[in-house]
Amino acid sequence: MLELDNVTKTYRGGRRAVDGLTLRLGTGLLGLLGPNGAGKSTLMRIAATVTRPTSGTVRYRGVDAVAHPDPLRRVLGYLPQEFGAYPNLSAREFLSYLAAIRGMPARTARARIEELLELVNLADAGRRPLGGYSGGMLRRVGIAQALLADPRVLIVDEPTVGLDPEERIRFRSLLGDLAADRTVVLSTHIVSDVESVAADLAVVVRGRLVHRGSPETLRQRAAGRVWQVTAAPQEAAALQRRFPVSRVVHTGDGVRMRLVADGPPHRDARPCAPDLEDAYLALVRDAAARPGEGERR
Ligand SMILES: Nc1ncnc2c1ncn2[C@@H]1O[C@H](COP(=O)(O)OP(=O)(O)OP(=O)(O)O)[C@@H](O)[C@H]1O
Repeated sequence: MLELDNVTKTYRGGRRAVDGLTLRLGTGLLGLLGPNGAGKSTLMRIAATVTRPTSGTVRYRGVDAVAHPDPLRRVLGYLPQEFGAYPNLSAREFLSYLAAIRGMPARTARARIEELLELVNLADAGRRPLGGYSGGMLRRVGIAQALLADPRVLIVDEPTVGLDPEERIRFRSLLGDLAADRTVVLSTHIVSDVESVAADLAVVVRGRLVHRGSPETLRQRAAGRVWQVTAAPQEAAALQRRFPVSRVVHTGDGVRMRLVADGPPHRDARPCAPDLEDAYLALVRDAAARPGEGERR
């Protein structure tokens, strides 16, 4: 059990990236959603013990992970958002190097590295220097290094950036499998990254937790507020300025949109059942408009 309690992080210069946030993590996959700049990476770095909170506590199995990070670090796999690798090493060499630092016996490491390269689809490229890898390939090396020591707590920050659609699906299902018996946190600003795999979602806006619960409870928050409208281009542009819009399709009849509004936004508006994308958009807009809301939760 990893517990972040009332965590705040204020960077030098006064920027408060995380603001009194409490998050308790058990077995399973938590999807951490939030727009760019919401504070997800800062929160992930705090949970991964590479950034110290300005205030608040982080506990792993009851032990203060700020004062005593080692018990958490021993069981942690972390894929940071900016994952730099060593351009002259091959993927195999890089992973062997990390395994040696972790004190893994060479034979165990060799077997594990082959297994992981297979898993992330890099078995063939594993002898080439990382300097020649594409962004997506480097991301996959990052995923492999996070899984090296079979971590009990796995924290992955925007892991699908640079992956092609097939790799995304593959990676999501891998995380889903891993979460069966460990804690996995996946941070992203892309709803579809978490939609099919996370039964538990946390939404962060401006450093505050504005929702925690199942995708269903998030969807319910937008019930009665999602509308489909087909309008002429000029009218559509005006609607887009006034309301959060989750989809736009240009058709022969005009512009078909899904948008979020408290009442019918247009004479031809038809109510729709909210999907996760609509509900997330509505929540982010509401929370951004009412910056004090997170504090009252
Ligand atoms: N080292 C730092 N020094 C100063 N400000 C920082 C630092 N790191 C992040 N910030 C600021 O803190 C805020 C939250 O950033 P953070 O990277 O945690 O958000 P995020 O949700 O992960 O966004 P993104 O997905 O765009 O990285 C942003 O305004 C960012 O500019």
